[in-house]
Amino acid sequence: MTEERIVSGDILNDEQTTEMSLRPQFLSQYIGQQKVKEELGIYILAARERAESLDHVLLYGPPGLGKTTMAMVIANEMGVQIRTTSGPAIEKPGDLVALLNELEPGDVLFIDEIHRLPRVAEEMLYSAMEDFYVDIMVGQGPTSHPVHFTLPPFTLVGATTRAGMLSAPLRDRFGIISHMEYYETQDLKEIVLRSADIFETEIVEEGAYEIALRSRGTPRIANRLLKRVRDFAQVQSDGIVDRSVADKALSMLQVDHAGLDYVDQKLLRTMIELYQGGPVGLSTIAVNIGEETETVEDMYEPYLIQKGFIKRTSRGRQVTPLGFEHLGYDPISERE
Ligand SMILES: Nc1ncnc2c1ncn2[C@@H]1O[C@H](COP(=O)(O)OP(=O)(O)OP(=O)(O)O)[C@@H](O)[C@H]1O
Ligand SMILES: [Mg+2]
Repeated sequence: MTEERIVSGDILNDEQTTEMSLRPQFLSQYIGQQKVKEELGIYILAARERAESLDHVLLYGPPGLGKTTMAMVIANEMGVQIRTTSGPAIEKPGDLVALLNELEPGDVLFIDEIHRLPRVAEEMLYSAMEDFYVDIMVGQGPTSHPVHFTLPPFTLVGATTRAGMLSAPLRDRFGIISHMEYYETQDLKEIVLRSADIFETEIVEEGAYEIALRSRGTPRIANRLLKRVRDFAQVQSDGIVDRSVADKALSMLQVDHAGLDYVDQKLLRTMIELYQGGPVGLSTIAVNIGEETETVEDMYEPYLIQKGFIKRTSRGRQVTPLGFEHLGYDPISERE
């Protein structure tokens, strides 16, 4: 990818600090994800009543939907400490042992991008998760021997954008598997209102709704757009975020009413103008818009499919009538 996309679900360079200040601390403040919240709420309550550690939790879903936030909420609700690391940060088994060694009974160990954990570390987790011990080989050659470490009961919270990339033995050791969904517009609106409150930005409901509509179901994007709109409101208007200011600012940023940016639009337009809407192969699309095939598959296509603008067929990707309409073309009746 050549430049940062404002509609990317991934965290951008300067967003770390803002995100911290915007994170809800408890389940009651966590907006949306009703199903995940209800389930976790019950398990947390049950574990607390039994004074036990919570079962291991796997959170999976696209970037920016609140997995890290949820891991912190779980620790807060359980009244325990959280230790945070990520798959790529653990290079050797010793790194993992060091973390496990610091855990107090009941603590949460949060491993982000858990699908990127090195094999040896992953295998060490099996016994740690199941029976709260690890065996470590100490010394080298003929004198090497295993040393048995007992661990306190703890809760592993793993986050991944791709549950399919997790090995079966690891996945099976999670008692609770929660799938995070894209957010409803109403929920995103609430998130925008809450964030505006934290930023001490004046906003009206319609303004928040307009931002929500264009945020691709993703709180991280909603918060990012809010920040840009806020700046626009301050400089170009009276500082109040209303529908018209939001619309002007987002149009200037080339984020359209459905949350598509210029790359998404270019992709659709290419399919329509060069291939009559398809079916056309993914790699052909990629070449035409100057992106890697994987980038198109991981970053552009999912949202376009979710919006119903394109669909997968056995012969490639095809623009739907809705997709034609969205860009102002006459919808061609669908050919199978
Ligand atoms: N339910 C929510 N209510 C309010 N704000 C939320 C909610 N979910 C996420 N956010 C906000 O969205 C931002 C991104 O959330 P978070 O970092 O938890 O996402 P993530 O799923 O861990 O992303 P990644 O896959 O990049 O790790 C944070 O600033 C957080 O405050
Ligand atoms: Mg995260």
